[in-house]
Amino acid sequence: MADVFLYDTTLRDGNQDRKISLSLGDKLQAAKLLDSFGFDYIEGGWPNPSNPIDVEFFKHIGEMHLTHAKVTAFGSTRRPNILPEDDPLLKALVASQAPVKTIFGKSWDLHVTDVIRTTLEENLDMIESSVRYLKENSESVIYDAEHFFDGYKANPQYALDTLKSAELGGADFIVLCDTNGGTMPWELAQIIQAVKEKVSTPLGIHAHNDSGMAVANSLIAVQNGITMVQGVLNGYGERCGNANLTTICADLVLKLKKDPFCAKNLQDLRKVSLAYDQIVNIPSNVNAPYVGDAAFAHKGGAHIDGVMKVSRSFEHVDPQLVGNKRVFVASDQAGGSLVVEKVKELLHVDVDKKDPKIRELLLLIKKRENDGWHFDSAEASFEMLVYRTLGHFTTPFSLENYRLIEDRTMQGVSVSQATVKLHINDEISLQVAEGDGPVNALDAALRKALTPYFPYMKNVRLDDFKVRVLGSNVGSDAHVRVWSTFGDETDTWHVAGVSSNIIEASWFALIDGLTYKIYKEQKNGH
Ligand SMILES: CC(=O)SCCNC(=O)CCNC(=O)[C@H](O)C(C)(C)COP(=O)(O)OP(=O)(O)OC[C@H]1O[C@@H](n2cnc3c(N)ncnc32)[C@H](O)[C@@H]1OP(=O)(O)O
Ligand SMILES: CC(=O)C(=O)O
Repeated sequence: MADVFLYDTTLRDGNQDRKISLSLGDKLQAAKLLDSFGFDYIEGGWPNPSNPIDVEFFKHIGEMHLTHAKVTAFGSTRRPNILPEDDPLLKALVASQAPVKTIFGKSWDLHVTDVIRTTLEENLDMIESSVRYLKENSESVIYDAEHFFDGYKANPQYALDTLKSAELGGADFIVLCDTNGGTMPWELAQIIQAVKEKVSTPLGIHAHNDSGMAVANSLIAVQNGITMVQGVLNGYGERCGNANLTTICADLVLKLKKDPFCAKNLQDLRKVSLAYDQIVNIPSNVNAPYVGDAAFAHKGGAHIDGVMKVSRSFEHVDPQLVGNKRVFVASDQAGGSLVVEKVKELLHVDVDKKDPKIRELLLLIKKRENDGWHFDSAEASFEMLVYRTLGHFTTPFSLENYRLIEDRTMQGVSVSQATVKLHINDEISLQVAEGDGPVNALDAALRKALTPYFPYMKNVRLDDFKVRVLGSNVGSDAHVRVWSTFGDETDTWHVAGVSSNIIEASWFALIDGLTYKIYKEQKNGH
């Protein structure tokens, strides 16, 4: 039996993030993902006529046969001075037919008098009568005590009275919300203890991250006996975001030794996190705890050395537990250990860190990193450097020269023409090609020269090409880094080139991109 329930509000509170606007299709796809991971509750949205997507969501979600999660519909307590059954928003919640309803109500006297502008007594009745009405029309009701911690600090007795009203109405869970996200963990722990003396309904936590404490507050709440944690996948949400359920999930299992239902799927955590970013089309946070690309990426030479000797010397958990992997970053901060590791990985041979060839390779890597190559995102250029320096591969052609002509007609049409002269297999190949720009023309001439000798070259695509100015000198004499992605029928690879001459930087990248294909084919015996 699970000892803590994870309540996911990615589709409701997460959708209040300014970067996100979920379509119906996005919501349904995400609901499937959240269910497959094993979250206990999925808050689908606030179904009411102003939110047609959410109304539609609840019409469709029943047909999706979720395997574990209970779907909840979100709303607020009734408006002042009407009966719950006459409140259009509560009626819309019932019409959603979601098995669980979650409503928020006011805990902070300031909000009662100045925001919803009613009396303190009427607010207590709004809470109790709304919970009771929904309870009569649902499997269970969760009461979110909005601004509970701020309310408690302002008027503890009244804040507690609001919780008692929810309890009287029959709430199955009372969730204490740090809506403004400003509560510190030590305050939160004290307030929870005070609540537990007065309320016997199971408690939950809903924390926002405005002071960077959302995950810490959620965990402290669990340590203080709370059994439901609300949060959002990858921490999306309004302002600074909601408590990051991805991080919380791993922390609960690996640090607090809790056993939520999804614990058995922890090794899918990274996959789920990336899949949701894919749905919302937002680049994943590389530094995200546990799941980010950099979460187990070691860059400092001394760190790499340590991890290679004893992994836990610089890793707080085994990356595989959350579906992530260890990465050694090739950089100017690397030491001999990294080179040894990379060479072993690439060539499957044992090498000695003190071998002069390895030292030479390390110096070259450091020089290029200092020049701005950034091999961590140009793995094929890194590999080419290793193969060439250690004599494992010799580029089967060499450049005699290249020449570029830029031609712009009176009609405003511009054409670039490239001439490339290569030595290949003791022969000379001189080729001319035109292109939309100088790089396109160079690429075409190079392929024209290489294809008769390496016919598979015609299957190589240039998928992406980016130029970035390096350092603080952004004038026309600045150093630039060209980064490109190449691909063929089976693989994709990334290369870089750096120079103060944009054409030369592009040339380096083109050469690495095409030569990598030759290396790949030779390795496969072609
Ligand atoms: C802490 C949270 O994240 S709560 C969730 C916030 N999310 C959203 O607001 C997104 C969905 N919201 C909506 O679709 C709309 O705001 C609606 C349909 C709910 C309401 O729309 P409108 O009727 O046009 O009101 P509007 O949004 O301008 O103002 C909110 C109203 O809700 C009232 N209200 C706010 N909280 C509560 C509450 N707990 N109980 C009862 N009424 C409340 C306010 O007093 C205000 O009423 P008023 O119009 O009489 O002044
Ligand atoms: C309920 C909710 O989303 C909040 O109080 O932040």
